[in-house]
Amino acid sequence: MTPMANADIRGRLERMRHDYGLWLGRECADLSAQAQELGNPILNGAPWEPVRERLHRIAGSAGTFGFQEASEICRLLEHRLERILQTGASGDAGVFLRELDSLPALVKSLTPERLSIADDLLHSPVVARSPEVRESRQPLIFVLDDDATTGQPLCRMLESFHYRTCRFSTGDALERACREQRPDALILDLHLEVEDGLAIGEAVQHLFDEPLPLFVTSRAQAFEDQLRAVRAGVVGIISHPLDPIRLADMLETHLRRHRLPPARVLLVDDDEMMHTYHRLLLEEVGFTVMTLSRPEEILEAMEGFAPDVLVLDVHLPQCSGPELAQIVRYHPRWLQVPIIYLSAALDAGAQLEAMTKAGDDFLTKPIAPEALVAAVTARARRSRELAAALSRDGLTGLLKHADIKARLQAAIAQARRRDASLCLAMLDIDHFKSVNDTHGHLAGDEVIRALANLLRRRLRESDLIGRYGGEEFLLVLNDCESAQAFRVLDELRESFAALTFHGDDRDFQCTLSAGIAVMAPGVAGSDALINLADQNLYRAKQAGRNRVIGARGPGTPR
Ligand SMILES: Nc1nc2c(ncn2[C@@H]2O[C@H](COP(=O)(O)OP(=O)(O)OP(=O)(O)O)[C@@H](O)[C@H]2O)c(=O)[nH]1
Repeated sequence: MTPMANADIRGRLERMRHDYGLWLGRECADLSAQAQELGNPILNGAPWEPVRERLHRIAGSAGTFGFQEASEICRLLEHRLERILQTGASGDAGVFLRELDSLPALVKSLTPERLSIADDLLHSPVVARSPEVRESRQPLIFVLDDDATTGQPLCRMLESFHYRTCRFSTGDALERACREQRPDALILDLHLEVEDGLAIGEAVQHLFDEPLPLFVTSRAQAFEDQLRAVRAGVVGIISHPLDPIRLADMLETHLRRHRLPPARVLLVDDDEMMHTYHRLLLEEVGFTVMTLSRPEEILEAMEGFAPDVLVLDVHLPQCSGPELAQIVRYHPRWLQVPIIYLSAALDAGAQLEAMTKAGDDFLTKPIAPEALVAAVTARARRSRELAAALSRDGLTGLLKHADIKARLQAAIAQARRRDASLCLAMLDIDHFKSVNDTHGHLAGDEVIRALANLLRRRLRESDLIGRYGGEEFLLVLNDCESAQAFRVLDELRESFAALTFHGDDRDFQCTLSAGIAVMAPGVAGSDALINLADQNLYRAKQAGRNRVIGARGPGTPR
């Protein structure tokens, strides 16, 4: 978000607080007049329920805007009224009416407390803002490992995942290099021969204003080592023997976090003033926020907005927050979206009930802005990490079948909205059964992984790559015309054919075939596009394999 946009949001937040103060004065005067009109006795039933609701609303919202005392007074009045309504204690009714009568004057006399936490937050957002411009270069990873037998394979592995690497054997050499150039991440061996890897990592961190993502490699998983790692600010531990997929996942999670689009938060609250205020707070620190005041629109909103976090008011018209949460949880697609309740209820029982129904967190209004932002940030991060972990295929780290299909659907919808081009390609390794039969299943796995790495390296970050089946891959090429898609696929085909694999007894090579489909007005949806790509792949196989067919018409036979 630009400084201008932040200033704009800050201004709007200030105006909201000011407007809330004006509204509060009017609301209290109105409320008092309504109560005097109803007069004594206070009887349980319809006429007094709106008064209780209005008190409840002020109690829940005033603190958020800096009128803490007004919130507390109204909460007391609300509880007093509830008691009178339940017990019919007419003696208390007179006191209650007198207190309500003096409420407008009392509120007028209160100076709004400044929201000191909110102001701090507004001037130094707690969430690091993403760099606006995505770096297109390959990320640079510094590795500190004095043992070539572990350091070198690690670097090779990283390079196969399109990272650039530099290995150092001593802390001095690493520090010199860091003074010249900031890497994108640092991987340290926890058990260097003579030096303390973690201490070096901490020392190097001091060279940079913004901390580097710090990883360590370790042969053992001792608790003490992990505790030291946590205290040194390490973001991930990579254990030997190295698992390339886990390594790539870990790096991608941390290095790409800044490049991900902002996390999406859906706020459901019938109080427009409250949800606007919370929306502005969250937008100010970089979230994309959608607000909803009608619970019955929740599923439609989830579908269209696909939130990373759902924030629900507990008291909603028509149904309660926990009921709404349970409706959301009926749908497997939204099972992993964290749900945070926001409520003015101080009742521990209601909170427990809400949490046992469905929900992950309960925040009580008025909530300090930094607490709201921290809770939403933590939940959004976990939600994304979980979604990424669940959607990745174990062998290749690519998107799984269902996920690439879902992402294709979204990509098609977006391309249509933007009037952009899109191509789909289906790839299949030729005679793969005989690769397994001749060289063994492990060698076969290596081939699949190599193709996955090649695709990751060669395609743009905006493209999507999925493992569609065993040795079948689906590529979604965004903003790509048919001729360009053909060129890219044919280059991939050539690069793959040039790779040499090592079997038990001898080296071998593989080829692939591909079918392309172009999004066009006649091709209705994702299934039709997949079928078209599949038909073209079949034609490529029929025509002798090791070729690309589609888009441009029949491919160039080889
Ligand atoms: N090593 C390994 N093999 C797999 C994996 N998934 C699927 N396969 C194998 O891939 C082979 C696919 O064979 P087929 O579908 O008959 O096709 P093909 O031999 O590739 O022949 P064409 O596609 O006609 O060129 C089967 O033998 C599967 O067992 C995997 O994860 N690892």
